[in-house]
Amino acid sequence: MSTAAAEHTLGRAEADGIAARARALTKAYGSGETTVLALDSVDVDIARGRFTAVMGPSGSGKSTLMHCLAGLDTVSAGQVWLGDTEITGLKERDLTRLRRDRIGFMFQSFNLIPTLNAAENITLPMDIAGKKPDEKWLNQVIDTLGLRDRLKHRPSQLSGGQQQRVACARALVSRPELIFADEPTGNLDSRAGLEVLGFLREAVDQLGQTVVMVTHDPGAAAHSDLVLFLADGRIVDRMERPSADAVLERMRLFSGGNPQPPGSVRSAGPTDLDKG
Ligand SMILES: Nc1ncnc2c1ncn2[C@@H]1O[C@H](COP(=O)(O)OP(=O)(O)OP(=O)(O)O)[C@@H](O)[C@H]1O
Repeated sequence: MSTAAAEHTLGRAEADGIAARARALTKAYGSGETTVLALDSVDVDIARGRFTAVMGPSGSGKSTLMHCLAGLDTVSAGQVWLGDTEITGLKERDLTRLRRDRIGFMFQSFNLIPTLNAAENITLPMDIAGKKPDEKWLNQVIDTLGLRDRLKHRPSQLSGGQQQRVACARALVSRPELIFADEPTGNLDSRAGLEVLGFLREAVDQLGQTVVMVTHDPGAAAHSDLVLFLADGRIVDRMERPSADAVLERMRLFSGGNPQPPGSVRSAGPTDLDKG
């Protein structure tokens, strides 16, 4: 795309309320006969202020898509924008800053610092960036997530659900343009998982955040506004206002396997995303 054309697209992206956009996004691992095409010319728009779930069979490219959209991984071809910034081609140092300042991350394994209490974990990314959190927003996030009476606790003194709520608050605290959540309920029992999904929903509905969540669980995907289905590195379908049963039914078409039944929020497998 020419620079002028790219700018035109970007102007529209902003006007359309697109938080992230990929065009002809292709990612290949390896070379020669062992090449794996993890993403095969994917076009996707992530709408601002919405909760998008990404589903698909194991190996379909979900984590790779998230890595490439979040600037955690380089692309083989194609373009990715975060808001009006084209991130493909940015230098690692600029990518690091962009991730720190504009993206929030939640992982299956929480990734909290064990020696810091909840309050310190929540503000850590901003402390590292040398920025002061907006106190009003911080308080709103803490209250929305019900963490007020847990702020002095270390992660080991918190339940799994509470730890993930701290991770959610940490992702929200800088009011990022986009939150990526990779199997955020994967290590939680169903009650705690439902709670975290409810908070992500509230982050979108009440705090105006944008969330993209990778999940294997149709019950978790049912909390989103839109499900994107990946198969063999391509987006093969999408579903607005999903129900768990409808997602499960759709997954059966693509996986040929046994996706988790709705309501089971425990992950089927490990994730390789824990490198943010
Ligand atoms: N670092 C890597 N080196 C080589 N191949 C890779 C690498 N990362 C991913 N792949 C391959 O790319 C394809 C897509 O992987 P990806 O992890 O994105 O799938 P996924 O849908 O997230 O899978 P899962 O649900 O099992 O986490 C798979 O075939 C995988 O084996």
